[in-house]
Amino acid sequence: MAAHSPLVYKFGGASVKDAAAILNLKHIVETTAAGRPLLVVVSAMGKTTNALEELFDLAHRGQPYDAPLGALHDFHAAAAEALAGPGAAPGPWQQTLQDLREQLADVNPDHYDRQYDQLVSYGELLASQLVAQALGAQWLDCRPLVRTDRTWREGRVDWPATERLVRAALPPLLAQGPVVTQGFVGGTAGGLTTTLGREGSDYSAAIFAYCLHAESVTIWKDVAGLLSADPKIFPDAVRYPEISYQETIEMAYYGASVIHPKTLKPLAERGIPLRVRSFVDPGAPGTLIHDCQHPALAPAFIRKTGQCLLSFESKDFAFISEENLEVIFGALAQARLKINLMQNSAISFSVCTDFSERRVQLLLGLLAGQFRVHYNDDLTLFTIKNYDAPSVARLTEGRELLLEQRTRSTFQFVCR
Ligand SMILES: Nc1ncnc2c1ncn2[C@@H]1O[C@H](COP(=O)(O)OP(=O)(O)O)[C@@H](O)[C@H]1O
Ligand SMILES: N[C@@H](CC(=O)OP(=O)(O)O)C(=O)O
Repeated sequence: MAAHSPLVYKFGGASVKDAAAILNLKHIVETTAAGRPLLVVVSAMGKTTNALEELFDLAHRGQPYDAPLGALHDFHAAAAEALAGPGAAPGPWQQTLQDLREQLADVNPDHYDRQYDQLVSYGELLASQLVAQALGAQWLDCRPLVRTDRTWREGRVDWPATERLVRAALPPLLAQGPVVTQGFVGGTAGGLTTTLGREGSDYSAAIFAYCLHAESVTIWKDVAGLLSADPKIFPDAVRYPEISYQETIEMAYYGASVIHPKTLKPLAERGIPLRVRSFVDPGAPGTLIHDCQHPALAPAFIRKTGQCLLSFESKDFAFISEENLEVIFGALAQARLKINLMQNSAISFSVCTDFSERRVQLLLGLLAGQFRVHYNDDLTLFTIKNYDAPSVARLTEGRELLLEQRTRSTFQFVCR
């Protein structure tokens, strides 16, 4: 690895949730990356993306939104004032908020997803401006660099274009000092903003790291590292000191929300290590994710809520055939419903997906002519990786299992 390969640090919503958190970020940068070329990728402050989703939804429905917009302004103003002191010169975030105000006023009833991206991306713009100012670092608008197609709300990255653009723009800036940019956000060739999917800032960090051949990526979290489960649900979760890309990809895919599932592939492709470290205890070792062999890990528990179990039966009681499956998969793709688990019997096919009322209704419309479709929502999908008898007993006890599946290493079930 070349001595001048940059480090990429990603700070999520919790690590930039207010002025004190941003000062803690500054301390981490100054004590752990001094003198190193450093790209800082930040998410929106705290729950700002949720607030922007609600704001956009109100504007799209033609409802008043002055109060939540005022709250968003006051929240960022309070952080800016605490960082810069009262009476400080206006920061660039104020113009950004004015731009948001104008764009909200222009929202029209068409093209929900496209307009969503133009508006909901403001959280990262605002946060990155405050963080750049606090660090005295360069601010970079990532939208002209992270090139995606026009798949709104889940932009697909154009890797060759992004690599070319990032490699042309970033190294001269990094040579001058730290650079702060946005996670979660990209842009089309035509200059429109896209987003990469909720919680997609980890993925942004990986995109930049891939393009820059970074030395490593560190994602700073409110937990000690990658644990065997979400400690908020399983307080006895243990930290994995070291884990392979493959194990981590599977955990993220099954729903371990600590890492966005798309993050690992670009890093694994270029052999770039990913560290998960605690912004509460920056000196602690955290977790190192890289290309390694390790002994069997403690069973990992993963819970994915908001699930929907759909079952399809052909109306003429015909067996579920390849032709039927082709139609069902085509409709699922068209409705943009992702399959988390699937199973078939002779005349019925079941899939577990993330629930979205709008998408499920679209699916029903597409398939109602050919299939009898039933669904249950408000379900939970549990996965145990590296399961054993005690871990299965612990999780299944007292639960009504609607669907269950196991491979040699993974046990999954859907329940109410
Ligand atoms: N296996 C796991 N290991 C560690 N944390 C986990 C795991 N699964 C879920 N989490 C949750 O992920 C949270 C951190 O991720 P997230 O909230 O997305 O961070 P941020 O938005 O600040 O980047 C933790 O607070 C924890 O509750
Ligand atoms: N702010 C975006 C993107 C993101 O990744 O956030 P976080 O790093 O806080 O999960 C979201 O909430 O979806």
